[in-house]
Amino acid sequence: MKDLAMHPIDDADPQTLQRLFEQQAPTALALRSSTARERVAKLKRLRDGLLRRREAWYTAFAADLRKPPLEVDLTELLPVLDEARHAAAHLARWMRPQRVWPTLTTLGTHAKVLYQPRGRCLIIGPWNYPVNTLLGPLVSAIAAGNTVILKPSEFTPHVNALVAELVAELFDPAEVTVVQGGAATAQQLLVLPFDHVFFTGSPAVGKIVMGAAAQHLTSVTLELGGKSPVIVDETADLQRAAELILWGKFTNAGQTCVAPDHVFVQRSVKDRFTRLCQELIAARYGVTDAAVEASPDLARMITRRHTERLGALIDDALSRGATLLAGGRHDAAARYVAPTLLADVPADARIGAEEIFGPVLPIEAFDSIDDVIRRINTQPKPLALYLFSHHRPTQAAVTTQTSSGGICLNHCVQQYAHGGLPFGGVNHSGIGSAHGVFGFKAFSHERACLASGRLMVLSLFYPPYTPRKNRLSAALVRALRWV
Ligand SMILES: NC(=O)c1ccc[n+]([C@@H]2O[C@H](COP(=O)([O-])OP(=O)(O)OC[C@H]3O[C@@H](n4cnc5c(N)ncnc54)[C@H](O)[C@@H]3O)[C@@H](O)[C@H]2O)c1
Repeated sequence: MKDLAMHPIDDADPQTLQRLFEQQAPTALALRSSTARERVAKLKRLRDGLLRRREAWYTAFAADLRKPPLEVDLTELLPVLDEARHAAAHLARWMRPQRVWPTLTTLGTHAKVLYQPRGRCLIIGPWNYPVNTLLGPLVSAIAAGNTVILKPSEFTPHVNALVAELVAELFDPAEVTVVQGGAATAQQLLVLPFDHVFFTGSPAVGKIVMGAAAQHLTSVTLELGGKSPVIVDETADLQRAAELILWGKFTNAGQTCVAPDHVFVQRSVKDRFTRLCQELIAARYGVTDAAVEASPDLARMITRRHTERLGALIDDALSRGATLLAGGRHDAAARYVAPTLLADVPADARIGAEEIFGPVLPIEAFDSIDDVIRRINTQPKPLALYLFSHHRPTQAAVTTQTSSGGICLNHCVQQYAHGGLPFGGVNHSGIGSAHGVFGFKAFSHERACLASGRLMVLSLFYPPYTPRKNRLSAALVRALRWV
């Protein structure tokens, strides 16, 4: 395979982008009247195209992230296939106009909510799950009847080449097309008056995207990141907690938006929990440093620069007095960071302030759950919060007194996979939701449609405003106070 990483893709020129955008206008109009059957047929073609390339995905992911094939299946292909299956099964119902009952002041009218395509949409993706985060939203956009320009991250050239080939095979560019390039291309695209922008990436770039979209008052869905905390108390099943947390942390080498960022563990069980984590790393990846590095089951960091950033975070924490419980090795040239456990990380270490986004897990002991809740509430609202506890009052306190995009009780990361749940952040971790009907709605305009009925209550209040009409309106106001 040609080393695409050595041949970075040039940013697309503004005239080409403008042409692609304009080319999609007539299709966007035509798609307004597309049927559920037509959209489902497209989703099935997308599913088949994805599956036909199964081996090619493995090769491309090996080149970009050295990602194990099982992780490609589990975290890239399955989520998109499931999203497509779910949408295909429910689309006819989602598209149906929703009748709504009249309220007191609208008695006599007939009302419904229409789900109309937003129109021309832009989907910008990150590098960490380049199929899942691009084609997952594409499923929702197609289900809702839109045209789409997809802009993948510049850091996954091998996967992007396959995505572009797949899209070119299945769609006319006037309906769906892929534009490759980096930040400059994304910014050129954002100059165009899209009807909706769906962005997945960092909070810093999310702000740029939202600022650009504001110029056209374009609606946005922002799927961002953050430091998702984990709490483990002494009532938890520690073995299960350690198994799930480490799976969430080390899959894709920790480069996962909903990965557990750091752990608060109750002091009484801290030693047992850390011992279980150490044993699990040895059992899953190898006992010696060399065995772990040789493990085929650990993905690599995306670039040398990202590896250096993470290595610097580990070294900074250790130089300030953190304790190394496992791993710690990093090699920028090999884009390798060992699965690492840290304890006693001082408050001023940089790792406490940035989204870690790599296979490094700081573990901190706590004495009072109220303190942990207070700590979490001083930070920006995270994308996910994980609580391992069988103590009902603790579950209730953490659920009601904190905020995050999603929360898992005695589980980890799988909230992402549930098509019946909204997936998204809150404030700093994102705006809007993806997946299932929530993704369909993100790419739809909920249009209010009201029709008059035979009874016309409003006609009782036309001018001139006689004393009788004033009495009637006063009676209505009084009635609304009590109903
Ligand atoms: N919430 C989610 O579903 C989700 C999923 C995956 C990743 N993430 C988050 O994404 C981040 C990692 O991905 P990343 O490093 O690719 O994110 P990023 O924000 O750097 O890049 C995302 C996309 O934005 C483009 N971009 C970069 N700089 C830009 C700029 N100045 N102007 C316009 N566009 C620009 C990139 O080319 C890329 O396509 C993490 O914060 C992670 O938590 C979130």
